Amino acid sequence: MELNFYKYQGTGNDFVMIDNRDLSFPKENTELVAKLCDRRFGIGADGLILLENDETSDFRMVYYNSDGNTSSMCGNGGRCIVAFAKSLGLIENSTRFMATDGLHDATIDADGIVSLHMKDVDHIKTGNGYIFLDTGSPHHVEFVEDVRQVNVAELGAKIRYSDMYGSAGSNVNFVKPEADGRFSVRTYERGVEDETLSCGTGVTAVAIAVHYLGKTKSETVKLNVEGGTLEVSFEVRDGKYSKVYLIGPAEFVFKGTFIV
Ligand SMILES: N[C@@H](CCC[C@H](N)C(=O)O)C(=O)O
Repeated sequence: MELNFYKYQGTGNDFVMIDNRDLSFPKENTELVAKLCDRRFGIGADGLILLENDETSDFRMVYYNSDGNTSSMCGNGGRCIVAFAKSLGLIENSTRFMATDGLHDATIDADGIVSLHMKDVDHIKTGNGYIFLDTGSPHHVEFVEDVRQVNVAELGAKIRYSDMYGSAGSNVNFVKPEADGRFSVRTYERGVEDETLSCGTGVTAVAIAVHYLGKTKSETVKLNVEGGTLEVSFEVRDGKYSKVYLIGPAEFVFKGTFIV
């Protein structure tokens, strides 16, 4: 079987994108998804995303982590599928699509910057030296002296697999406030089981967390990630975060055919 694919990346978080409107992709084949994401035996990516028809919106997004399993919402992948849908001629510069956590509105500008509406957040848990919230995916956030000094793969895995988060686990974000008002973030991603160059739901969680903890009064937060810069904006009313937007680039890298 020949499988046509498109490779996209959003601040270094990269994805195999497949137009599955004909539903020909073997969606239950976990081994195939993991192989396609394998950086030596396959195409290589942090995740795989299917674009499918949806009865109530422009399209449906189905997300798999690189371990081959479907997972929760992917913010960077959500931005990339908007660029992908535009390249297919499905949409022009705005869209509403369905994802695992519900409907998302998004726009894409002339420079390819995608602004993605994320879910509201009204439940934030603070613990001893960390904060936990779900922005479409679960995120543990903790502050460090220097993100460069953190062994993200080792410490991230330790927290992700700890009793704190049970069998479901969590993504893990390490944050340092910068002098210019930005925040530097490194993320260990569940289902990739390693550090990724950025995580969209992760920086969204960090932006809300730093506001919730009073480390910024701004409702727009810029974040430095390993793969570039992302911006998160929101409104806060009575402790509820709404009108949450994840803003940043989403770029086509290459396309190809994979022989299954
Ligand atoms: N990279 C994604 C997050 C994808 C899901 C996450 N790995 C999980 O399983 O929770 C993003 O950009 O949000």
